[in-house]
Amino acid sequence: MTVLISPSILASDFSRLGDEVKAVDEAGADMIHLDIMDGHFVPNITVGPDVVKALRPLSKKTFDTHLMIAPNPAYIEAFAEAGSDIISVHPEPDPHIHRTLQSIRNLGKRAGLAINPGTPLEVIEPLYELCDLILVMSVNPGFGGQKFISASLPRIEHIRRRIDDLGLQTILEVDGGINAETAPKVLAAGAHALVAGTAVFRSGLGSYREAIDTLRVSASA
Ligand SMILES: O=C(CO)[C@H](O)[C@H](O)COP(=O)(O)O
Ligand SMILES: [Fe+2]
Repeated sequence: MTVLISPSILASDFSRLGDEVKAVDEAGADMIHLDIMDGHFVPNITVGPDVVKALRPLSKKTFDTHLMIAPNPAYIEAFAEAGSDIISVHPEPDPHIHRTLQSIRNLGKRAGLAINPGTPLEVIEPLYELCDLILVMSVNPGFGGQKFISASLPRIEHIRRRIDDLGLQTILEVDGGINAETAPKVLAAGAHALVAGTAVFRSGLGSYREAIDTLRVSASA
């Protein structure tokens, strides 16, 4: 399976956000991961739909939008109109997650379900068929640069089994603490899309291309 790398702009230089998006696009990113935080569902605030809209003309890559907001439904249309391609939502703050996922598809976008490290996997059962992507958080959401939670690995394995048993083509993405050491583990567990903020934007390597290539190579090792 082809590995998809989705650099998270959370770790980029916000004073040069547009240039950072263009730079990772040109460096070979498959998607651009946009972390949207509201200071309510998570204890941090990032950007809203106007910023997504401003970035949209700068890259043709898939805009992989990760909403960490409550409530979800009020903002789905705004992010769809802003140019998001994938909109991932958390079930934890949303009593109508089934309807929210449907509404994302009804807007012509790909629907993602993001689950926290403490979210029971049973939550996904009635929702598999509605998901184009499942985003497994391998850190508690809110901040970049955190340590990968190893207990995520059996969770990824379980979700991979369910996706395959159901005969679905759902993208299985992992987010949080991904680097050259953890990437091969999550790939072995059955994920094939990797979000990486720190490991791309603050890798200490010579270029974003080198950072992305390093992840790609380590992931397929
Ligand atoms: O959703 C997120 C945090 O809530 C980010 O996508 C994630 O933390 C990526 O950052 P890093 O690769 O530095 O861990
Ligand atoms: Fe994220």
